Amino acid sequence: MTAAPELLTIRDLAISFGGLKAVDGIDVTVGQGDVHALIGPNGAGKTTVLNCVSRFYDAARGSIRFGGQELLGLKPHRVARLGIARTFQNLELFPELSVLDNVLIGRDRAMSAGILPAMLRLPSERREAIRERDHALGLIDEVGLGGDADAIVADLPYGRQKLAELARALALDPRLLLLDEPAAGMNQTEARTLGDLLLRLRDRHGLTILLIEHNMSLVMRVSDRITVMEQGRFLAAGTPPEIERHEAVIAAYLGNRDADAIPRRDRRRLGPTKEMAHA
Ligand SMILES: Nc1ncnc2c1ncn2[C@@H]1O[C@H](COP(=O)(O)OP(=O)(O)OP(=O)(O)O)[C@@H](O)[C@H]1O
Repeated sequence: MTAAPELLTIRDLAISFGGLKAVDGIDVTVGQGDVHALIGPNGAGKTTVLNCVSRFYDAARGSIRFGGQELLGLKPHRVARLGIARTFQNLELFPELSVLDNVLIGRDRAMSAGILPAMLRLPSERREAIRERDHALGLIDEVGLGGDADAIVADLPYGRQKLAELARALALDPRLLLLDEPAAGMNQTEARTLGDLLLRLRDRHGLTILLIEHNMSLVMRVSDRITVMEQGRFLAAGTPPEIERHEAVIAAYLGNRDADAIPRRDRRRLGPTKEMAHA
């Protein structure tokens, strides 16, 4: 159990695609204000869990409660309005628009009337639109993209596009941020900077973060708790020190080609390397 009060409680979640049990009775408990990592080898079902929380997928059974409210049965836009925002493994930005426009669109979805129509209307509404623009620029600055607000997303390197997606998710004023492999394509220095940023954003915005990530250095450094999945099933949950000593977790990673994706330094932290085993 987590020490913080529960914000997201997933119980016995299951979903199949054809004969494949992609998620097979998973429990995840995310404490309010925690950074909680969901890890596991490729194909373990991590993104599918996030897709069930976002309501992109319909679960076959189980329960997902957010702040006490059952999410299963809600439409995806209702989930967003409750304060759940996400980023995607494959970016879901408008590549032909600027960073600022992408963030404003995220913001627009968070507001009941929408700010884009407001730009065309009364002076008071225009003032509101200017406030929103300033807010969006502040978020862009906060994720480290200050100089790129007017840049077209498609022209930015992949790592900076991921930051733009993070700013857009923040524009929804979420309580819970779901991040799918935010450090993918980043080197260790960039990933470290991202880790610092995530902790800063969590503290400043009062966020809870559910993070899918293969970069174990990042996971071990920023997570309060970790849930490990393997082949759709729950494998372990605990603090980073508990997880890196967990024998079943070590076996799951080292028994899978995915172990090769774990940096040598982290493989050592998660158990003996293949080389050591053969020595
Ligand atoms: N829409 C879908 N239709 C069919 N199969 C799917 C679908 N979505 C996921 N799957 C399958 O479900 C399993 C779990 O996939 P998922 O993407 O959740 O894994 P993951 O743990 O996020 O993997 P990775 O770390 O590689 O992103 C995989 O075998 C995948 O091929």
